[in-house]
Amino acid sequence: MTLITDVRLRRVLDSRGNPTVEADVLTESGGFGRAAAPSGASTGEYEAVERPPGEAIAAAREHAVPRLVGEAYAGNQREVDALLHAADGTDDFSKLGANSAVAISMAAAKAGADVLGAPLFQHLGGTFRGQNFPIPLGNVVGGGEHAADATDIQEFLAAPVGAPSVEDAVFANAAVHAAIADLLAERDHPCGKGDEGAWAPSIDDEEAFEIVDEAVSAVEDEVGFEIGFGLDVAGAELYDADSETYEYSDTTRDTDEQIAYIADLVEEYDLVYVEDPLDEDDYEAFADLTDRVGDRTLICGDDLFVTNTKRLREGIEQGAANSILIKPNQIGTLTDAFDAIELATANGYDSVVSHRSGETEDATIAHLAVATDAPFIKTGAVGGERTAKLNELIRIADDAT
Ligand SMILES: O=C(O)[C@@H](CO)OP(=O)(O)O
Ligand SMILES: [Mg+2]
Repeated sequence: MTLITDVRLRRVLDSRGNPTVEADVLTESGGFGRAAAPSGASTGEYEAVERPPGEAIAAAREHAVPRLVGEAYAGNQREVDALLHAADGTDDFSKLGANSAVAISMAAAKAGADVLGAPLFQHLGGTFRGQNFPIPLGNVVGGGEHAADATDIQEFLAAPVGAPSVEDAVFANAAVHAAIADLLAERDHPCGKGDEGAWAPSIDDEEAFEIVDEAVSAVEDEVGFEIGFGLDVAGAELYDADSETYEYSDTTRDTDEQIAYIADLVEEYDLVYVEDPLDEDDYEAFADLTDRVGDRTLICGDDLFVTNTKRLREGIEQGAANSILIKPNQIGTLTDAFDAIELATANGYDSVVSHRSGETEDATIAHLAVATDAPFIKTGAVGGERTAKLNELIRIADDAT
């Protein structure tokens, strides 16, 4: 029933206005799945390779589509993804492009679910999934690679850890985003938004901490449940390998100072989450920081692990971080993303399923998070390509997908 009869690929727009790859997978019994690849700006050095969409589409048409059509079953995700790897033949998808691979992988999963008549999360995770929902981490203020002339720290993330439901959590993050607009206006910092919809004021990190802290407390009082906040430092973007220092607009920190700075921030603001506080090559510094504050907060590896089980294994051995960011396009297939989550869970690492700064309306990651019982999802707070995932979570909770 799920035998793949056609794979169609095209260029569509992403949220930055850049082209990206969209795939349709059709099956023998009329099953249909469509998915599109997201795209990063602060990409990790060890990510699978994204090729220019036109080239990635041509490569996939030549090498992958013939292996799938009439040969593979959309309902068998491991088989589809193994064929994508075989068609590529490299260890980083540099021949097909991870953008073509991930679009086909996710579209096949949707086609498989369509034939079964099951919601995607259930096809991927089984019938016992759909009871637990991830806590959404919502980007409310940011800069780094996502906005010019804004904060050094890439993302300040609202984290409604005490929300009674995913719907309450999603609305709480939007309320924090709105409260921050008011505080910025009061302080005379009118500003636009960065790539992920977060406010991108021209202020220093210290002032951003004050504002986010105030907004989170105000909304917490309003809604009556606990809201914390966290960061994506995107440390690799601040790190200068020649001088071995972290370069901020107003100061420079060596690795020990960076560790101490982050540990102080965790203490001062009771941060519930800190992603990529250090450079992507520095497992040792990650282990040191995790040792200091890992009992109180999540230290998450994004550029450090790039959703790659080999790099995660190294981190587990060294005690580097205690959670992993999961981005299917960093590794190229849903199977690889699943394997990373399973390895993380088996070793007590929390998974945070994540969007990219360049996104589409595709909501696969909402289903992936529910299917794997991931405790967190990071997918923005506002903006159509972000709310596509947040609203899908609300629909899943309402049994309406
Ligand atoms: O660093 C990150 O975590 C992501 C998403 O927020 O950004 P990008 O997609 O630009 O890598
Ligand atoms: Mg990151």
